[in-house]
Amino acid sequence: MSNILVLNAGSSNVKFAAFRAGAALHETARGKVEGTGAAAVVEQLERSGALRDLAGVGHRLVHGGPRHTAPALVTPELMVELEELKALDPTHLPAELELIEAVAARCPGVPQVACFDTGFHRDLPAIARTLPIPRRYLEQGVRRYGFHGLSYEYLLAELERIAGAEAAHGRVIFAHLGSGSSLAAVRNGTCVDTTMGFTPTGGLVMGTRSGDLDPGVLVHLMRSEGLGAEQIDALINRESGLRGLSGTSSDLRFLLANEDKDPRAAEAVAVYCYQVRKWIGAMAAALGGLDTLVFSGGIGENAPEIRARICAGLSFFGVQLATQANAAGAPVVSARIAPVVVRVIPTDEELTIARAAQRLLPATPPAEGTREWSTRSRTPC
Ligand SMILES: Nc1ncnc2c1ncn2[C@@H]1O[C@H](COP(=O)(O)OP(=O)(O)O)[C@@H](O)[C@H]1O
Ligand SMILES: CC(=O)OP(=O)(O)O
Ligand SMILES: [Mg+2]
Repeated sequence: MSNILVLNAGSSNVKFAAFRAGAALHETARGKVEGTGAAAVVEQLERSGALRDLAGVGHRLVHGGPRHTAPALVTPELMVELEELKALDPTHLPAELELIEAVAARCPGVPQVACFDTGFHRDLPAIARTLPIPRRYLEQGVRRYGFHGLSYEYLLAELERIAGAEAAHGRVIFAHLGSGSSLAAVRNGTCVDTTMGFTPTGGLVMGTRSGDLDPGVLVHLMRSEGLGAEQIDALINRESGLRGLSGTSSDLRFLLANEDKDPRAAEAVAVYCYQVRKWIGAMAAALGGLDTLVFSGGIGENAPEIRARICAGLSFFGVQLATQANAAGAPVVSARIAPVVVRVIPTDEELTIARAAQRLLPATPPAEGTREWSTRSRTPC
């Protein structure tokens, strides 16, 4: 019982990583399973040997609602609560919960740990957390939660390891730019504001998500086209963003390759860069200035052209890239003389989850009759 398996279920794929538990976690495997259901994913993991000798399984859960801010062992009670949150994030949570159930069915008695993307933002100040709607909704938990927290937790720890405690406790903006994109403004190691809101649909324009819209747009479409909740959900989560604007793809690499011949691709990329730049300005205002800007995620780590376009309009508050270092994807991509240090740090949500799972697992051996999820009798993994 020495392995920890981590499952990070996204909207169109499941990323997995396996670690040997011990004083230091040792990664033994990593990969991605594209667009299949939970049962098929577990089947594939079993064939690859990833379910052998498991001490536990850690999961990314995008939404923890108002109650779940720290990693927790999965219990039947927790599953009931999470089922109720499913509607808040139809692009992630249903697939994540199905995976927990599929693992429980295949590996009964193996403890599972839920790690919440919202946890990193638990101390958001009221002024950043509050949405200006009638108070009765705030009391029901309708507020800004913030997401990508497992990535931000890793990046903050990495920033401290690489650049020291002073940098990590300064005024930092983390830019997680991937299929889903968000920014987090962090000061003294605490998140003071973030772009995503009540759901991961909010904030920046993304691959298929709209990001913030004037809410009046939705009312207009409901009235003029008779759209219902499911259609609005599909519109803002799967048909908008880069995909909606370009009419071709949600994949930024594809759009960059086609922007010379396709004006709609060019416009989609331009809107993306403009919005990230604008939101960096907003996050810097929330921080009262800026010491460090960190790029991460598939786009932030791999697209120097996009980093350059985002930063091009930010020299007025001290952000200036070094052209060669940026093109090479160096760890520091800012000019030596620039007041703001700009870094590229590859993120690792899976390692954050494995660390949390390892912290919780030893205290809870998978004994008979405990209340860990699933007591169905099958061959233990
Ligand atoms: N070399 C690259 N140049 C530009 N964009 C890239 C590159 N590599 C990855 N991307 C973009 O990163 C995005 C996916 O980011 P990622 O963090 O892997 O997403 P996910 O949220 O699915 O984990 C896609 O838009 C993809 O086109
Ligand atoms: C929270 C979120 O948007 O996640 P992802 O970027 O993996 O879709
Ligand atoms: Mg992701």
